[in-house]
Amino acid sequence: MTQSKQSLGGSSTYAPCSSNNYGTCSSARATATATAAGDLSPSHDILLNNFQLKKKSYRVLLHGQQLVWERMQKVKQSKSSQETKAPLPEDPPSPEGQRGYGPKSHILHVDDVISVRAGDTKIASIQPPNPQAINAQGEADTRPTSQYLTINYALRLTKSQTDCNRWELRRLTFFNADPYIVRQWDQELQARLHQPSSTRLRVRRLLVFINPYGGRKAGSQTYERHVRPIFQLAGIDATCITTQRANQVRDILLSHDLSCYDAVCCVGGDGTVAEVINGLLFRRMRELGIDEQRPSYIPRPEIPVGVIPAGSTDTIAYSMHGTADVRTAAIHVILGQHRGLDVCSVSNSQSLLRFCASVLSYGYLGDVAAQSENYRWMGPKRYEYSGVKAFINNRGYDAELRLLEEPDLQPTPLEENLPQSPDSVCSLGESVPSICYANCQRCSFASSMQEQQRSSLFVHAEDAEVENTSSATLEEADPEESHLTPSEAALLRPRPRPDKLQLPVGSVHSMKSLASEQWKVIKGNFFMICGANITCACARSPNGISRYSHLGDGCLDLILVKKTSLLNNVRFLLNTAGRSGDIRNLPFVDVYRTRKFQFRTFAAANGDDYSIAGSCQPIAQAEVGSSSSSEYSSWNCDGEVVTDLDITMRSHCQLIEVFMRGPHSYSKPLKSGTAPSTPASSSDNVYCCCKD
Ligand SMILES: Nc1ncnc2c1ncn2[C@@H]1O[C@H](COP(=O)(O)OP(=O)(O)OP(=O)(O)O)[C@@H](O)[C@H]1O
Repeated sequence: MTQSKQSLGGSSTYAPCSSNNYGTCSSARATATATAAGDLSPSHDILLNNFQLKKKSYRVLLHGQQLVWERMQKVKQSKSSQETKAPLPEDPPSPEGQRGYGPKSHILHVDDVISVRAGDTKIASIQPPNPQAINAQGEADTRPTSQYLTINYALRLTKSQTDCNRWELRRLTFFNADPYIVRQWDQELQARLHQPSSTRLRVRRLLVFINPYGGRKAGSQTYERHVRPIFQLAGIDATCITTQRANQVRDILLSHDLSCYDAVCCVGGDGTVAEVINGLLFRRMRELGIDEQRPSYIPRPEIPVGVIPAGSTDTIAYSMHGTADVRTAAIHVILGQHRGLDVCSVSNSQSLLRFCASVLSYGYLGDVAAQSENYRWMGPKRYEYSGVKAFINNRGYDAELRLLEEPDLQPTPLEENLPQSPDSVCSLGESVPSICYANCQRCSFASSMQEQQRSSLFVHAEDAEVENTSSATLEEADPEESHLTPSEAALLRPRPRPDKLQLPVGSVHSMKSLASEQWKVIKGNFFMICGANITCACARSPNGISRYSHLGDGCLDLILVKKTSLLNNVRFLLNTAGRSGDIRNLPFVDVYRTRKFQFRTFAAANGDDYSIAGSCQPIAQAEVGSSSSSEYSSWNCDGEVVTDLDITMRSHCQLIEVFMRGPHSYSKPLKSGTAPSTPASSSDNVYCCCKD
């Protein structure tokens, strides 16, 4: 492939370059000669051209997954006194190991690009692409007459300390007089945009469920106003279903053909997300012929899920994105980066009841869920009203809990010395528990452990041992491998013992005392018992009830709040509400990290043959108002009421793929004039202020 075009008084170069250093590429551009591209893959090619952006000349570089543009300076030539344009001076030396760009360079990672479109006019290039016009490779038909190239991208707003997780849309429109160059750039960008990746899926066909009933009953308006335009911008072909009743999402997912969709998305609160997750998981079990009542294992659905908040609390969306901002959630769906989210199974002694994505609570929050449905007409305020009522009436609930405490994962000394970015502060096994952020080490480690298990399926098949947890409701059993994919079959395997564990290549982690697993039995009188799968953060409780829960480490945090005094209950609630509080510091709160716990009332634990007709039902059908003053509470499972009293909750590591990057921690933006280094990942800050 050879390209040599003159444009805008500058030169055009299409150069293959294996170097990671921008300086090397600068010398390539200085020669300004056309270079024949060999058989290198597109990701190793470099495109370098001059473009106009807002009538100013820019030198624009496409290198790997990065788009860099820098303003051309006017240089006066002393002899002829003629003005010519030249690129900015050479880059300042960058710290060792980091790729540096010029101080005035703007960098955009292709992961953050939403769409690219060429057009004969600026307006034409700005118009959203028609999904039908996009061919199988996702490339829009580019006529060689187009001189404008518009790049729509997303930018995380990093300036605010309290809100550094919001993303916004931005647009760049480049102009070049030569349509062949524009077409070349369009094709290259499209190719990189749609390059297959194991952690990113650019969705084309999406099934969207809208709950018009949750929160302020504004799900449909939220979608039309904020979400649809963003999906259109990305050229997504969205099929929308507005729900007519509770549990409809689940029923549709169980019965309909989903093969024509790349992903499922829901616009609603936690209850709607839970319906989607339950629908997909039960659907997968049916597909594989697994007994839904007593499944031998829980298979992974193949389709990823997008979560757009339009409920009352939206703790799942908030915990995933660090914000309940609707546009941010929609942007995460179209950018397509996904991570595995833990899901917990909730079962009684007879069968699996349902799956829980956020929190399973008994006591105070169980009472709130049971009572609040009576006051749905109040909107989100119903939680405040029932919260006060349940708080005053809470006399404590007797219970016995059994759990397997999860040992910490310890970093080796080598690992401890590694420099860490602000977003990877969650290291493994620290004395202060880690917080789950984007690029979380603990979740990546759990993911690599799973990969390890999958590969060990074939290497050490004969070593498989059945985990002997005698009282577990869901026992892991040998897979019926005949009808399973290798990855599904691998999930059936028990966790390898430490002496057999081969850590993934490149991993320096080690594990501590996995062998010393012992059941811990705790009896007491509790104000509240919570099994938290995620932090359960929301706008009112930005740290969440379980600040240190991770999105995908395969563990849940069991929070036991003992019944003491009313004042202590107030302290607990205040602690969960603020940004600085930490419930672990409260003497009447115990937090255990575990993969599974069992709950029984005292009566059941003492072997009395009582039975309370347990059921799992939506709030609307629950018997409300009776539990707060009784001996027993009910369970609040993702906002739904579960009335069973013999409960086992078990975490399943990264069972569902969800479009998210994880929340970010606030890091100060670089001072102006400081050269930005190449973002390590696209979710790092991108210092760009060019808004077309
Ligand atoms: N059209 C409908 N009519 C009545 N109920 C519905 C309808 N569509 C969905 N539902 C049910 O509404 C319940 C509440 O929805 P959702 O959880 O999304 O909102 P929310 O309770 O206000 O938010 P959050 O759970 O975040 O506090 C869900 O259990 C869902 O099954």
